[in-house]
Amino acid sequence: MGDLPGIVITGASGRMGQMLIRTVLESGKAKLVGAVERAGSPWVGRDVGEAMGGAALGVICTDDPLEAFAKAQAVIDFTAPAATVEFAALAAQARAVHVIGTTGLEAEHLAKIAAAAHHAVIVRAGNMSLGVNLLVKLTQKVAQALDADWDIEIIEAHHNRKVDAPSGTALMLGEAAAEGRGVALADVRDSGRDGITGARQRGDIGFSAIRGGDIVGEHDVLFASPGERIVLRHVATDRAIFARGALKAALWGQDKAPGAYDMLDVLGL
Ligand SMILES: NC(=O)c1ccc[n+]([C@@H]2O[C@H](COP(=O)([O-])OP(=O)(O)OC[C@H]3O[C@@H](n4cnc5c(N)ncnc54)[C@H](O)[C@@H]3O)[C@@H](O)[C@H]2O)c1
Ligand SMILES: O=C(O)C1=N[C@H](C(=O)O)CCC1
Repeated sequence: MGDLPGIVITGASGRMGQMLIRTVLESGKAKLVGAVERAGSPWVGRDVGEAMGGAALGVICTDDPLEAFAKAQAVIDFTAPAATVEFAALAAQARAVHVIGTTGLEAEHLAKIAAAAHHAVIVRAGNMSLGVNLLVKLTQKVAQALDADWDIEIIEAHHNRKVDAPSGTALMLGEAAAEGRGVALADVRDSGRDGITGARQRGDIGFSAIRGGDIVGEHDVLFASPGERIVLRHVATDRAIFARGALKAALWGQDKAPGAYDMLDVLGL
């Protein structure tokens, strides 16, 4: 147990935080050495095992990330953009691998994360599951094979607590489709249609977001042309798929040189 990489989970009380704690504990491949929550969270100062309704684990949740990261070989972070930027700098300072699952990151956040990746390993993906990362490759290939007579639309559905749209996964799929077409997504992205929008522009990549109930995450990539349609689909029914991918990334990163990586690197896709 002593030789296993030590992992800190940030956003420990969140939907993904709790799933990640369980995944690390059950893995036999890593040990939980810390848990971080925002200042003011009722979890701060509590044993995380007890906070999750079970036996004590001897890991006390803290709101001091630097103190927690100093003990870690990896930080797994599914929180919020401002927190993730702060954690990227602190994890780099501690030379810990930083696995980022947080979505909704804007250009200003991404620039700061890229700066931190000069000093430490950062693995970031809007979706850490094997299935979605395969779908990314398939989307790129199909888009490459078809011309702009085929309209590309990405339709995603998530639970009613999700705060960002389009989802990180939808943006990964959009990037893959744009890459397949040989265009920049920023030049062809069409999100949030409402009102008299005018007809669809040839070559655009459209995004639609559904929010409801407890949907874990569903993504369709639709290729529509006169007379036929292709739909590539991924359906997540259990958040464990994201947590397993994140732990795999944390372990994979242990012997890598500082830099920015994604799940395609981790999975060798
Ligand atoms: N990449 C993936 O595979 C994947 C999968 C699922 C969710 N996500 C993303 O992960 C993020 C979290 O999702 P969730 O459903 O767990 O949300 P959540 O709201 O349940 O959990 C987020 C947690 O982060 C904590 N947090 C916020 N700011 C913090 C700070 N400064 N310090 C410490 N903790 C802080 C919150 O208190 C909360 O407990 C979202 O961006 C979501 O889109 C990514
Ligand atoms: O529940 C979420 O939030 C999810 N976020 C990721 C995204 O934005 O794509 C992955 C799926 C679940």
